[in-house]
Amino acid sequence: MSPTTSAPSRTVRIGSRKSQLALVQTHWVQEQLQKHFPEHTFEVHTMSTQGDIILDVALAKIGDKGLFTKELETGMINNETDFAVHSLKDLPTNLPEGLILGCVTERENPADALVVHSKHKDKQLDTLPEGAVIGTSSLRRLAQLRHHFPHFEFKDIRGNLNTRLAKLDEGGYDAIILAVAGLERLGMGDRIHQIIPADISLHAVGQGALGIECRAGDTEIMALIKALEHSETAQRCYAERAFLRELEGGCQVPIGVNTKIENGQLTLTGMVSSLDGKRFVKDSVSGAAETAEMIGIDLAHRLRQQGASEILEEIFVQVQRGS
Ligand SMILES: NCc1[nH]cc(CCC(=O)O)c1CC(=O)O
Repeated sequence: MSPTTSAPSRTVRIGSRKSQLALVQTHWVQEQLQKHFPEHTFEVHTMSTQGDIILDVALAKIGDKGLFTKELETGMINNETDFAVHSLKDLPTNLPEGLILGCVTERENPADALVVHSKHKDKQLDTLPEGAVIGTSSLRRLAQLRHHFPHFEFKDIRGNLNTRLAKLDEGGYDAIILAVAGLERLGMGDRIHQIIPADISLHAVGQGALGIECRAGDTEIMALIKALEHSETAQRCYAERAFLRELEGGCQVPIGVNTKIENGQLTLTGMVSSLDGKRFVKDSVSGAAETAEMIGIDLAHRLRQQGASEILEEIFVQVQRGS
């Protein structure tokens, strides 16, 4: 084999969480980069994050400022690893000094999925019985489903995908809500019973895409990871992340989005909801895809004018109280 570039070969260290989903995602990145740059060696270094360790507390109460990312970031800052692979939706919109989002990969279906207990195989969201127990740990999913289906009961569920599916199968829930992308990546797409349409539930910011984070000054690493960037996904996710950042929705709040790009025009739809799903603001903004971040900021301002600030303020107080 002849080298494809004159760059000296090096060992590139990739930081990853240890969960099955994280490893599938990281190994995909490793494999793609190894193909693009056969002269280098890409190795995976796994770490546990706070989010992997604290499993008995509702996510909304811990707050999610870097819950699944902080230890990986420390690894890069201490030069123990060169970049980290995240589910983009777990990556806070404000990164620690010295680190940047260097690459956004092509997105899978960003929607949420309904996964039902086997006794409800013939049911859909709108035919599940009154009082059906729906498992989710996401305030976004909770608020939007409550808004449309106030007759369900909602119960927190934590743990990795396998743990959550086991809790469902054991009968603790009638149905649970999970990301389509996670199930597909783990080869469990057959558990998807219904893809929840955007008019019922908007997805999380960055859902379905991977974000690769690296040191801001490391131009060599930045050049490598850019090979995996998918520009359309990146523009959509930059709009979504700017929207979330502008709303200061960094801690877990019911904020959902949807994006599309058609003929170079990016349309961002976003919503902010109260926890009970009763107060709800939703709007859309379109513009040139190159102005993705401005579109996100513009939509955040519009929703604030429509009452989002009061809703977010109220949730902040409720979550602190633990209600
Ligand atoms: N913190 C949970 C998490 N982070 C990323 C995914 C799914 C994959 C993705 O959205 O990229 C999930 C599981 C879920 O929401 O069901």
